[in-house]
Amino acid sequence: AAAASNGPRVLILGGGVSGVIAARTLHQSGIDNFVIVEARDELGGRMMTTTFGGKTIEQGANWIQGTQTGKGPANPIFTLAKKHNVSTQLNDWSGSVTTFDTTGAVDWLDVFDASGDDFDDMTVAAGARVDQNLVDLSARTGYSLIKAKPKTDQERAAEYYQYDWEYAQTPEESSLIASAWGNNFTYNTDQGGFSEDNLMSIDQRGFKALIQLEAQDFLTPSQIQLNSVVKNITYSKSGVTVTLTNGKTLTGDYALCTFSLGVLQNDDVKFQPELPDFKQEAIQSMVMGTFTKIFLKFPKKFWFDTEMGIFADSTRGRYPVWQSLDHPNFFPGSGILFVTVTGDFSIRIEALSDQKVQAEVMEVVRMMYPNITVPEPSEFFFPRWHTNTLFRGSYSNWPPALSSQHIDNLRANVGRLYFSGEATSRKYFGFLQGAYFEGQTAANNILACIKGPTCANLEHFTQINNVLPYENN
Ligand SMILES: Cc1cc2nc3c(=O)[nH]c(=O)nc-3n(C[C@H](O)[C@H](O)[C@H](O)COP(=O)(O)OP(=O)(O)OC[C@H]3O[C@@H](n4cnc5c(N)ncnc54)[C@H](O)[C@@H]3O)c2cc1C
Repeated sequence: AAAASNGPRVLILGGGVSGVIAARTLHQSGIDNFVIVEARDELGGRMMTTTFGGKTIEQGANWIQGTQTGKGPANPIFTLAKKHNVSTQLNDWSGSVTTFDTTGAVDWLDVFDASGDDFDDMTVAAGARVDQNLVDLSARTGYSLIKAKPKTDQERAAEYYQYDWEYAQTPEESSLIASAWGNNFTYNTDQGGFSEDNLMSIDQRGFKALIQLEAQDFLTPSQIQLNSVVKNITYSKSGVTVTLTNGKTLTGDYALCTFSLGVLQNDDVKFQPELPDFKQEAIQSMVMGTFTKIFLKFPKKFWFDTEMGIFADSTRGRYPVWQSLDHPNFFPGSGILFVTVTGDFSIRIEALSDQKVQAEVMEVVRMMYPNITVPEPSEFFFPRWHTNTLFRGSYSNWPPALSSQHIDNLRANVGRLYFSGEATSRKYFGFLQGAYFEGQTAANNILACIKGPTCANLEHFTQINNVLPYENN
């Protein structure tokens, strides 16, 4: 608390990865007069666990996506996981897969493998567009241009696995160029990516241990305010005042807002004055996707021995991606299986009762195993990210016809109020590493102002114009 009386005060709004790393960055530069304001009763944000079937399972982020290759760039989340001894296992998304359709287990791994090649070709084509400064297209158009045009249920399910299961939205809904960036900067070592590996956290302290333990290393109790929901943010060129739902106010010389894009989009927090047009356009241009893991616990395992299963239904995106936690590498003997849905299908099931969703899921399990008497699960759970007012979705995704200036505008400060989070990351939106790097960058921008002599505003574009007039004659 002694340090709290010295120097300018910074309010860090949100205690997820971005907020904690911003705080650490300030601390490392000798600025300790800050407070992290967090609605929930713990740090970690979308790194969130629950207890299910006797195990700690991950409701949100679960994988370190991209690690490190040799002495190349390291994913900072991988570095933190090693530092805090977070227990992880390699998860083989491409080589340990069992395929199903509505008649049961049917081998269509050839279709699956071809779809992986299509995805790679699509990202290469996207990269070529960047090099030539060509406009963005949808990822669907990108697929069609490389002649990947899924026609069968199996082809559609394979494409879903490659695409929607990562971006939480369809190729129609997504930017071709941004989805290639999202992939390459993380996985493709030729493009500065970390590695192709996906490590799944199986740590029983939760994946969140890596950020909570990191926070413990430098935060003092007076630097954290948990159970504090921000209702109002008043900002100007000289400072920021925040009002909580309990009526308390906090004042800072600077503030960093790390709330999810979904929270900003839904007016859950009021800004005074209203955010400028350029900012509102950027906020409403990016999209918040939803990624929903649905957990089932059975008395004992009756399913595939691979890590992953894919189910091809006539409806694209209907309970398609399955993962066995009752596997020697994860939680052997646990009887836990989970299935993931995304996008509109997630929004749809969030509006249904658990019972109804369980009945739909069990209908699919029984299609996958027509010759087995499958019992009802003894436990059933899924988180509702889209309706959760502290998140309003799982992570961001760029829609087609990406305007690069919108990313700058999403991140730009308004007066003394700064912004960061996974959604403001050009290279790593949607990923933990995006939240990390953006927290670091935002704190460095605030530090540049604090340390002066001049305080530059971040670049923003008042209007984003079309390259040519709409009518040319
Ligand atoms: C289901 C799911 C699966 C994912 N899988 C992966 C994965 O495997 N690998 C990966 O790299 N990434 C994954 N992600 C993405 C990753 O979790 C996020 O990119 C990252 O955690 C975002 O961190 P952040 O700090 O930007 O935001 P957040 O974690 O959302 O932090 C913002 C904080 O603000 C708080 N807050 C919101 N509103 C208010 C308010 N009004 N007042 C006070 N506090 C408020 C929230 O409680 C939250 O703690 C996944 C996300 C989800 C949801």
